[in-house]
Amino acid sequence: MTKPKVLISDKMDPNAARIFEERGCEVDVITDHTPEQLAEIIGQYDGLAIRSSTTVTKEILDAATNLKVIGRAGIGVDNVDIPYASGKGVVVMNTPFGNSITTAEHAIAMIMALARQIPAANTRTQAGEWPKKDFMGIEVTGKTLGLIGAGNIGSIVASRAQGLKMKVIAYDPFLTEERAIELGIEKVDLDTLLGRADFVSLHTPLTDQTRNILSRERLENAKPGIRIVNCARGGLIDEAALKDCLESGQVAAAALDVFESEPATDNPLFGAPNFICTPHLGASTTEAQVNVALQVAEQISDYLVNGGVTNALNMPSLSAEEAPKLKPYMGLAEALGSLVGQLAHGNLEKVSIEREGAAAELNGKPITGAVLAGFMRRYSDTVNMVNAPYLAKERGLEVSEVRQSREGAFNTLIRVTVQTAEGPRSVAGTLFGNDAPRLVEIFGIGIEAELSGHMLYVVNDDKPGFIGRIGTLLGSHDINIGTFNLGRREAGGEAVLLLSLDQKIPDDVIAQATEIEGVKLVKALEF
Ligand SMILES: NC(=O)C1=CN([C@@H]2O[C@H](COP(=O)(O)OP(=O)(O)OC[C@H]3O[C@@H](n4cnc5c(N)ncnc54)[C@H](O)[C@@H]3O)[C@@H](O)[C@H]2O)C=CC1
Ligand SMILES: O=C(O)C(=O)COP(=O)(O)O
Repeated sequence: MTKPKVLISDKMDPNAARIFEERGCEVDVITDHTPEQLAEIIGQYDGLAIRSSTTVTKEILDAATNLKVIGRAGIGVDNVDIPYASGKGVVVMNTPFGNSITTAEHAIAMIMALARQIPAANTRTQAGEWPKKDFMGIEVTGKTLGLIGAGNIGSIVASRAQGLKMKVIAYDPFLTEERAIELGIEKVDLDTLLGRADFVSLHTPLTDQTRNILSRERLENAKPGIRIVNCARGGLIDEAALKDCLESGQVAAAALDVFESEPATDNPLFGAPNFICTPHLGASTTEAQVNVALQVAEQISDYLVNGGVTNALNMPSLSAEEAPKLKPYMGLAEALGSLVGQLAHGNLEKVSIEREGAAAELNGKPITGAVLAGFMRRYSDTVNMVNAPYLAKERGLEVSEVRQSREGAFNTLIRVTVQTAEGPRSVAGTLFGNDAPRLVEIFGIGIEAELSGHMLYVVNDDKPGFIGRIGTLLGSHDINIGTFNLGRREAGGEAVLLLSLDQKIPDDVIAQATEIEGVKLVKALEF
């Protein structure tokens, strides 16, 4: 088997390359590239490991014809066009905890640097000025710290700030009262926060809702003399307004680690009074970089080698332990979804996925994803488990999941039902010997068949002589039959025939099969 190929396109701890190699991937490290150069080479890679310097745009994704996974060695993924990657079936992962302590510590360092004006004092002291009388700091003890965003990093900042005897308040619409109590912080709205805080520290992702959250109006109406720290993302603050507010003294001081445009080599804030900055160093400690490099390499190689999914932003998780157990189920689920998608006609608006017996105890999300991947193939042949739920949503397909712990005739079963104009239609399958997927029911008729390769589906009246006639027809066209599976509603009633063939059946042979007496439907299927 050829090894999956991974590109590390940003500077990363060497442990990442080592882990990729140990886990069976080929790896290239190319950190110095333009977007055009990246677009030129990305087509050869199955995986891409990035930090914040690589921007994964639509153009890059269009050129990434083999790409299956993007792993962000860090937290923020605003440099990846996730909706477009999802549409292309590319999993996007991050490492949500590896650098959070480090980044929180940077925010605390910024608070202290602002309180005591350390950078300016350092520069002038080393210039030989001894400017003791020019620097009068403030204590942080007893001051109020307002956190905008109290997730992983915000809550670590809260605990460190409490250690410094600061009072912590937070604005975070998703923070529950219980969690706020647990963190010992007061939950407030944004205007209250800006009216009460002595220091504000931002810890939200950059989204449409948070962009420009510290707008000109909010900065101008905040508590006079407020101090602002941003170790989250550029774009959260109106930089031009911050400059004006620093000049007027409305904002006493500001410390930014991140900028609207990076690398920030020429920013309007440079030189503003009481302004300090670092070049996006929030995550830059040895510890954090080892953490995120190891994690991202483990996650990407797990996905490429075993199908395990961890910390994906556009796909349900599937642990490396679960992946082998779920693998045959995913094969079964995808085949059932594909079967029902190929057979049911008309406008299908609802699909229901039932798991019975042992299947009911499994992680259902990947199974649903696999059913949808099979089913959505009726609309697009570039569909996979990542993009199927998005395509289904786009088409307004209603998806429901049902679990039935009790065993029926089979100790494990997946049933997929679609609502058609003629009523519900379902197919069901099980695993033989825990790993061999088998179809066991098709539209109410019991059958036993493997779903693979080229197949022919025939609905006919259960009459003697029919099987001979269809066999003769296929033989006369030199089409070899691999397996032959029969099922019927009752003796003499409606019967189904499912054949696996060694080659694709030509349309004219299908037309001739349709002419055979008693035949109601003939359809070629592909798995
Ligand atoms: N400077 C640096 O090097 C680093 C920067 N970061 C940035 O820090 C951000 C936060 O990281 P984590 O705390 O790990 O993320 P997180 O997801 O744990 O926390 C983010 C918090 O923001 C809150 N939030 C979302 N929308 C909001 C809104 N409209 N208003 C207020 N709060 C809102 C969420 O409810 C959540 O609690 C990342 O998204 C990343 O952009 C992360 C690591 C390093
Ligand atoms: O993890 C994050 O969100 C960061 O911003 C860290 O960025 P970096 O990996 O240092 O380019």
